Amino acid sequence: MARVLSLFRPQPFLVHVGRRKPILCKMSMDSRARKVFAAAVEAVQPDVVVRQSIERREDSVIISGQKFTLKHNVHLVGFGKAVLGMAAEAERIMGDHLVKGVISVPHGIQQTLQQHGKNHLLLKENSHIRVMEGAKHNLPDSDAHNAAEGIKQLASELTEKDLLLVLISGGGSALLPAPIPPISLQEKQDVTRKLAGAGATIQELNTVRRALSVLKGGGLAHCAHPAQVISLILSDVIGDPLDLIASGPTMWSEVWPEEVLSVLERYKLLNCLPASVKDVLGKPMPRWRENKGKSNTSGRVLNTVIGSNSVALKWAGRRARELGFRPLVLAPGVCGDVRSVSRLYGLLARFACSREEPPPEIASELLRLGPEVGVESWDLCRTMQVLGEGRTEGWGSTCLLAGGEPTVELTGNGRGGRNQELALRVGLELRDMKLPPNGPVFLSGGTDGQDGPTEAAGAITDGGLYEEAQAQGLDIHSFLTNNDSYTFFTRLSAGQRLLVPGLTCTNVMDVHMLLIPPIPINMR
Ligand SMILES: Nc1ncnc2c1ncn2[C@@H]1O[C@H](COP(=O)(O)OP(=O)(O)OP(=O)(O)O)[C@@H](O)[C@H]1O
Ligand SMILES: O=C(O)[C@H](O)CO
Repeated sequence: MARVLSLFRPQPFLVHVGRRKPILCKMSMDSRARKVFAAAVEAVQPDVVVRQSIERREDSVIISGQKFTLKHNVHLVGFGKAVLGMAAEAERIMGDHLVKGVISVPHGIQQTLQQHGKNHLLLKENSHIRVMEGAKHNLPDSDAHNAAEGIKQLASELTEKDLLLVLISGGGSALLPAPIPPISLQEKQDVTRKLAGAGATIQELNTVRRALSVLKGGGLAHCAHPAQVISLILSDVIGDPLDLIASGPTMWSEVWPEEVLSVLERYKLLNCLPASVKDVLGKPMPRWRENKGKSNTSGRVLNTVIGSNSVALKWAGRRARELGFRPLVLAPGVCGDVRSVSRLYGLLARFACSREEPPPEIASELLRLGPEVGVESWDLCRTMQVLGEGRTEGWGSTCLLAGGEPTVELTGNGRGGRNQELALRVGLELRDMKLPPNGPVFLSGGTDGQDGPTEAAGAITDGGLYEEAQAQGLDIHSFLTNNDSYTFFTRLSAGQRLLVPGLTCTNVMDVHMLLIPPIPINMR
């Protein structure tokens, strides 16, 4: 392992990692973890990301370095869980240049925002934007279908003098259902529900959705041609792929029926496909390109990611530094089964807290685990190198940050979510490593504020979790077997370890945080 690490030494990327002396901070690790998480969420608030991405200059705007002239020609459409707040800010910036808009947002969101006092994320009373709520339980329904029709209609009426601002965030696919005829909404819903239920990834799911939709895979940009299209995208997919976030309605993508059929075959759905779906997939080209006589639209489309997990991690790191930690970002794309992911953090904690040089088996196991959890060897080696230097040079506390979206294989029928289950499992890993008291603290939280079907975003754990649970008569393993992490954390110490930020109005996947205290002298 020493040889592997030596390949990465010295590297310029280490310069930005502060080598400051430990700052004395009286606040508990738990409170600081919560503050760092709050900073991550704050950085990707819908109004904040829109404000940062549009620079208004008299009668023009600068977006992604390009200038667009405003002539009372701005139209706005949007779909996704964070879109209401994005639209409210976009309308404030565009002023009376914004003439018309339609957005498709989750059922009940306006009332929820009002109840939470988040009025700044609501449209003004005399807004030119029509808000359409739908997609109950994140499934495309007739309300979302009507909204998609309204959006399509608006886009189709535009001319080359118009500018269409498209606001996109996670959940956008379900909020923009426009099945290609003769596929019915019900048929499309069945296919996507079966795929999701069978464990298809978001990449697989959206590959299929794109092939069955008029507006996805670039269809919306095509409808809006020849207008100038500008898409502002809040990413909830690992790697920020423009063609997959909300199924890429303004990102032209080729549909390969073979690819779509192979996804359907993988999940054993080929034999139960409705005739309409087979019919559509039997045609060689994307349907929205046929019979329209429209030329290539790509020159008139600007797609720009304005918020992502990386942005959230960056700002979390800044806050961590203010709170006395040395921030260190592992990666923004951690995925895979929560068991493997919990092992990852357990090993990293052990590596960081080992006496003297950590045993080489830890590094080897970490490198073996990398591909399973979506972390490159390069990122693991860099992280181990920095953690190693922290140990030998006595840098004080470290805040290791990562993001992504692990998965849970559901075997029980309890209440929980992937963040709470991950935190629980990491708590067990930390215990097994027999780390010193006041050792590492782990936090996992969904940036949308809701972890699975629960009121919590996640939880905070440490190596003392097991004893704490035992003392209160709670058997961690049976809660885990039943995927009942929320019930566990609710009962444990009156819910003190739960992370409950409430509705955050944004979503850039999850944030993971391992707070590593300075290693006591007697351990070295
Ligand atoms: N009891 C449970 N224990 C652990 N995980 C669960 C449980 N119930 C559901 N989940 C997991 O929660 C996930 C769905 O939760 P959530 O609604 O937070 O999803 P999401 O991916 O964040 O949605 P989106 O990003 O579209 O808002 C699924 O991955 C599912 O496996
Ligand atoms: O809407 C969707 O397709 C998912 O949230 C991924 O962006």
